Amino acid sequence: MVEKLLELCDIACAKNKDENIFSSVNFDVNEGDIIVLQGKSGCGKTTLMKCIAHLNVYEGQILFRGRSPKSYGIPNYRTQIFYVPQRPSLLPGTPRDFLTTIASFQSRKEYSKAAGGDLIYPIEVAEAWGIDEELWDRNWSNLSGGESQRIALATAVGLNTAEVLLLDEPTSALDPTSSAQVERFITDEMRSAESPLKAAIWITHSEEQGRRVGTRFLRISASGCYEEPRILEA
Ligand SMILES: Nc1ncnc2c1ncn2[C@@H]1O[C@H](COP(=O)(O)OP(=O)(O)OP(=O)(O)O)[C@@H](O)[C@H]1O
Repeated sequence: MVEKLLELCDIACAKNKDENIFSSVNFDVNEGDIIVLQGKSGCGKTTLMKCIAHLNVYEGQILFRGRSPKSYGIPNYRTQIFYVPQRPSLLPGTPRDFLTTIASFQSRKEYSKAAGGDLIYPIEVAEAWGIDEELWDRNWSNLSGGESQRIALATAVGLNTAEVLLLDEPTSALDPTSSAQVERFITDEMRSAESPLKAAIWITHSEEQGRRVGTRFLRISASGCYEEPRILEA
């Protein structure tokens, strides 16, 4: 039986005290789903991702495996429902600081494993995507958009804790070859029995990419979210 990972029940997010960005958002994320989230610019795709990652205030209920994010402890929840921001270059410090901080949010057992060597894997993943190790010690603000996107993605997949990736235009700064490498890596990880990764929600403005990676297509607007049979023009 296909496992239900996330349930979004009646999610609403306010823009200000009089206006919602969206309301009545209801959908489930199941094992094997790569959900392409569509909608016109400014309709709230990033905001919805941040609600799911518990980075934004929202109304309604989000459950992960039938339990609230708070019941996991929010930092631990965020290592399992991992948000990869559109512009990692806005993060403070260096990628290595980011990696160490996120690893410290894992459970004690997993963290000691990570401290014993698993922090190397994200660096190896990034290396396969053309990122030299010395870039991990540069400030995010001194990396190119494409370098910081690849490093944030390598952290998300390389720590081996995420069950659901929330990918906010993850390849928008990459050339077609690097984008294809990233797409292939993520779809392969989802198929691998060794990887914890089971599903992704993926924002892309590229219809071609949506068609290549998507298994389901959701369109969001102010009044809610509905499933499309296929990707549609923005
Ligand atoms: N912190 C904030 N405070 C107030 N309004 C915000 C905030 N963040 C985003 N908004 C507004 O919420 C709306 C949704 O923004 P969001 O970034 O989620 O849209 P989007 O669909 O991801 O857009 P795009 O496709 O252009 O990236 C926009 O009108 C935006 O201006």
